[in-house]
Amino acid sequence: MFAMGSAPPVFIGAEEVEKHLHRASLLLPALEAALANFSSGSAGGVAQPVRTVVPVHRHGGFLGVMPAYSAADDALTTKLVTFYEHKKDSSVPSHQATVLLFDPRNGSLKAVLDGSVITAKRTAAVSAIATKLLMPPFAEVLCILGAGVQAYSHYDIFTELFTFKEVRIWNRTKEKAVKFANSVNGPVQVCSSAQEAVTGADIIVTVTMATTPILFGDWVKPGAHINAVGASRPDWRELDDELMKNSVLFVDSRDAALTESGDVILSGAEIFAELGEVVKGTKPALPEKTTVFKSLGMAVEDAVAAKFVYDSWSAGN
Ligand SMILES: NC(=O)C1=CN([C@@H]2O[C@H](COP(=O)(O)OP(=O)(O)OC[C@H]3O[C@@H](n4cnc5c(N)ncnc54)[C@H](O)[C@@H]3O)[C@@H](O)[C@H]2O)C=CC1
Ligand SMILES: O=C(O)C1=NCCCC1
Repeated sequence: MFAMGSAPPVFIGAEEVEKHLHRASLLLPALEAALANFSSGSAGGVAQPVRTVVPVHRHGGFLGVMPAYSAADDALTTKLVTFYEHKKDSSVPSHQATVLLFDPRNGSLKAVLDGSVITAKRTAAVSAIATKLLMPPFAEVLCILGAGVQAYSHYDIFTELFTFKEVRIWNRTKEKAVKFANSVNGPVQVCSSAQEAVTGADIIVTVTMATTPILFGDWVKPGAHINAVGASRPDWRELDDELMKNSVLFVDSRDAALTESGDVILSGAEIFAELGEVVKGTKPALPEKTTVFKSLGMAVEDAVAAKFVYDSWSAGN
């Protein structure tokens, strides 16, 4: 099955990935470089098509295929990710992922890695990069809408990198928000409504499976920064039109946002810049304005994260 002379691929499961990537912040330098390279066109050496998403109509799910090559990292991967809107079995996570890592010199498969930990951590790390650049000065209140996997990874890196006077959480089912507040290492205020959670917040993270708006421009403090992480289908929303139109809009990928993001497509909001352009300094950050970073997730982020884990694993760290 494997070419003569090439070793069989290794399997790096979730526990091992977690061990090598115990803090999402370990990825920050590689992700910043990858975002800048992605937004530099062919000169940046990133090859990454907009992902293919196959709907699994009968079961309310989707399969995403996310290939990328980053020349700067010499990393060649594809992630396969499933996400299910209506979970039939709540013991199964809504998102499950696997990353295949290839040897770019000859195409041999080197490793199969659990992709769920990578997805959680690289997404939160990219939101942290956006926040560092776009948040208002003296941000004191963090608000997280949603209490699933991404809520935990965002909480971890945000409280590692920034100092808050108050962290608030809201979830559609309050029990999950209470569980979140009781599980994390630090005080968290559980809010009974999204509006209560958002009012006066300086930084807002939306990490829900909502398909209609849960965050309204009317509630948002002028100058706040929003990381909009959910709603990755062209007919799904987390943010209302008012917020989308009255904020300065940053995206990870223009092509992806105009293909996949209901918040962008249906609101008709104008994209101001890709995050990579701000990292490079070719577009300003405008932290004094109300800013939205619409994150859809990019394959190159998985490529650099998988390479990081594989290199650490190979070095026996
Ligand atoms: N931008 C990116 O790179 C990535 C984005 N995502 C997206 O982030 C979001 C969160 O992902 P996970 O935390 O892994 O999911 P999860 O299933 O672990 O958590 C989702 C949360 O949303 C809540 N929820 C479900 N339906 C809702 C609704 N209709 N209205 C309001 N809340 C609702 C659930 O109670 C749960 O707390 C999803 O939309 C996911 O697709 C996930 C991975 C990467
Ligand atoms: O980037 C990812 O990985 C995902 N993005 C949107 C939803 C599915 C997973």
